[in-house]
Amino acid sequence: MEQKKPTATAEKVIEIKGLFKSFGNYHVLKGVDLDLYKRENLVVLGKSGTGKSVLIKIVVGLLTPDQGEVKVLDQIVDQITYKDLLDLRLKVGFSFQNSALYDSMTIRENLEFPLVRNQRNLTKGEVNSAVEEMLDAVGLLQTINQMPSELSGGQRKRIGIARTLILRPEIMLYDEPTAGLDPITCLEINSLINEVQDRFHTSSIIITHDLTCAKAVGNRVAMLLDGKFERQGTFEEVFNTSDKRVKPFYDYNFIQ
Ligand SMILES: Nc1ncnc2c1ncn2[C@@H]1O[C@H](COP(=O)(O)OP(=O)(O)OP(=O)(O)O)[C@@H](O)[C@H]1O
Repeated sequence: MEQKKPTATAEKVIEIKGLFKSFGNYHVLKGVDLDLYKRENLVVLGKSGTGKSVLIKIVVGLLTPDQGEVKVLDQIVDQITYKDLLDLRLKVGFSFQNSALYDSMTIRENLEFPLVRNQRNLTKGEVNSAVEEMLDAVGLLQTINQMPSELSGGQRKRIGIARTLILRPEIMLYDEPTAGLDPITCLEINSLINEVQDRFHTSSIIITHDLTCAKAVGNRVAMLLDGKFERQGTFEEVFNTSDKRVKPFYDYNFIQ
């Protein structure tokens, strides 16, 4: 598979410097430095429990750092007012691992929900066209009147992404987008992540354990090892190593 070419600009949309976070005596993040550039897809890898979710929660202000600075779209996350934090979160779309669709709502209602809640001045016609445009973008317009339970796991994942995108976030955070999907559906989700980048000009962090996904979507890869991003670069640069903490990731995905 071809490795992705860089698309990023020099502008940083997320800047993380010297970030530390512990829970009691358990030191999870121990000096994290990481930047996300505008229009790039950055893949974050790391063993279970290394702190990837903690990092994302700090980025969206759900957890506060013990030390260090996290700047998102030029705002220092733990120094802004709660109102500014809520506004900032609208610009950062978070696609959850389990899609978190509302089971009792149709697909149309699922997509309408964030729009109506956050942009109360839209007319019914504007809401309808936004929903239809976004469903079309993820290739699932035909499911508009169906219930989530009638869709496959891959389709639900797409709807989850559409529902996040409908607020037109500048930054997308994907949490294990291909987890639990068959290989063909994984490839479809990888393509969708790339289409989203091209069509909506988003900058994204993709957390994954799936190296096929990492290679297909990542302009850059960062690997969390012992509380720091010790390896960052292209896919090849990160994995061209005999580091015993890194090699098993590659071997498990590609040699097994
Ligand atoms: N609110 C919390 N209170 C106490 N410990 C926490 C809290 N949140 C996370 N942790 C701990 O921090 C560590 C890192 O958790 P995190 O969920 O970020 O891992 P992860 O890298 O996302 O793992 P996975 O790949 O399995 O999702 C874990 O040991 C977890 O138990």
